[in-house]
Amino acid sequence: SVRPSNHQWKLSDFEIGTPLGRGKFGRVYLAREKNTEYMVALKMMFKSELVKDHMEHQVRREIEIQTHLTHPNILKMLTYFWDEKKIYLILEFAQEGELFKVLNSQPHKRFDEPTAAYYLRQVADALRYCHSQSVIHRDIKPENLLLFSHHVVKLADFGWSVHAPSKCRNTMCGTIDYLPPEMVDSQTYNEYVDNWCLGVLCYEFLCGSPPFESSEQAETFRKIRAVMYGFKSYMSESSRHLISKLLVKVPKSRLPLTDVIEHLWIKKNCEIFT
Ligand SMILES: O=C(O)Cn1ncc2ncnc(NCCc3cnc(NC(=O)Nc4cccc(Cl)c4)s3)c21
Repeated sequence: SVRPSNHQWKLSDFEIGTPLGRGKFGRVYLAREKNTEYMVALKMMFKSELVKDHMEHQVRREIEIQTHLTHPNILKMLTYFWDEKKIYLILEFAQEGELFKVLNSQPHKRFDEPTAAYYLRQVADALRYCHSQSVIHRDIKPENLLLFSHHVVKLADFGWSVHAPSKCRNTMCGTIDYLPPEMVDSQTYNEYVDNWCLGVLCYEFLCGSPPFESSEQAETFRKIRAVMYGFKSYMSESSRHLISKLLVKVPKSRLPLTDVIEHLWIKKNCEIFT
């Protein structure tokens, strides 16, 4: 039986299943909607924790952004609701889980060039759509990419996304490896931060670790500011070219997303998937 579209969703509409993952602010469970038996991912977060870290406005913005984005490579937020203690996000369920785990389970913790290119093209397409809606994701990294069957990748967790342009307000939690120079120096930035992150992501897909990774945080920031990194011997010429056009200090000089998707390395490596 189909529910009316104005149905007020509540937790009892779902059967909660196995835990899928745990983040800083809450846990994610597999869940099944009772009427349709549709499988979803249910993320629950304690309001008290969000308020304590002043994140409630971010969740509100994420919900506003995510419920208005529709793209085959963006994880759909199906609905959301809350009760006295918690906020619940009902998300599309990614049956192959976090790309981060798949990357780390590879033999040398890295993808071959065709796989890396196929994933990167999908992320670039999702970002191109976000930017067309004036949304900057700001937190592109393997942990925020979810895998579906047939190597379909979707961008998730818009908890850090903002409407462009924006002032760097929040201290970033999690990895600093993906921060672009303009955010390291906490200047204003625009959607080109995502182009930089795409370069870092491409490097990590191909090498198994990000380009500026260092044991000390200060050293990582120094390398990012200086755009100081090296290529591994096994990286193809065309992959080095693409990365070198994204890891550029001047934001507006970074390769536009349309040119990423048309780049020789992407074209050459994706034709086996099309
Ligand atoms: O990835 C996993 O751990 C496990 N996993 N496995 C399969 C699977 N299928 C779907 N979703 C999963 N995980 C949830 C991904 C998210 C999407 N959107 C989010 N938004 C968010 O967390 N917002 C948010 C939270 C706290 C504060 C603030 Cl400011 C914002 S999390 C899945």
